[in-house]
Amino acid sequence: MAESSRILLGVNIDHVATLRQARGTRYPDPLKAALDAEEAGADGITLHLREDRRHIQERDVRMMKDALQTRMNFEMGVTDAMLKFAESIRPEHICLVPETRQELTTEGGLDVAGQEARIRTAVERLSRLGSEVSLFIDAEPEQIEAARRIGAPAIELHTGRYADAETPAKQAEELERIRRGVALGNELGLIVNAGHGLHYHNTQAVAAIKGIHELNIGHAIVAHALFVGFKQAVKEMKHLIVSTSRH
Ligand SMILES: CC(=O)[C@@H](O)[C@H](O)COP(=O)(O)O
Ligand SMILES: NCC(=O)COP(=O)(O)O
Repeated sequence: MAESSRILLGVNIDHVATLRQARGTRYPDPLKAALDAEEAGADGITLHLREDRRHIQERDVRMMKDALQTRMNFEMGVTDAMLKFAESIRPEHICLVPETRQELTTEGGLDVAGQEARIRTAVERLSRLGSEVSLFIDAEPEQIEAARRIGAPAIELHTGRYADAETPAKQAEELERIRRGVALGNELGLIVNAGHGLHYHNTQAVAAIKGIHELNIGHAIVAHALFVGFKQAVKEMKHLIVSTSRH
């Protein structure tokens, strides 16, 4: 099958910064991780500047923007401060995500259907930067249709419920929900990405779904890198995705 049909890999380097922030040191440097990831085959780098700055800092974003060889996928909450910061960075890709301070990680998708005017305004404002804007949403038809209505070119389906499923039956149910969401997104002409909670044992089933453009994976790659090194961890994930999605 043509190379262009393979799923792309976006490597999220948030949790390299988590380790750094644990002691307030200068190491490990998320920028080094990002450059290593690119050398190992990452198609893009994802990073999430959270309002509480628990991991990625503004300095990381600025340094990364000037140094990346591939492209930046900048994840942000829909706030005026973040919109202004994004305008100062002009990332190639921007993903709008929901954020609550107390959350351990992103728990659900952005509620586009419940706030269409607000999200439409943010998408239009960020698109004027030349950025490709995607919306991090649950694989629910009402959210996917709302994303299309407000003119977002891309969506990223939240795979957390699939990743966290406690039984094989529930995991299969969630995988089918993602499959249906990918099909609907493609039918509506959207670029469909996916991510959250994917690791070396649950990614292949998602990568086998036709119509996914890119998978964004971070936490599991950073964790595996502790034992095999960052480049090797990225190479293994990339191989896993490419070998699955080519069939
Ligand atoms: C939106 C998403 O699923 C992740 O990319 C996001 O970065 C999760 O936030 P943490 O990395 O802080 O868990
Ligand atoms: N948007 C998902 C992402 O960037 C990485 O999520 P995770 O693999 O760190 O859970």
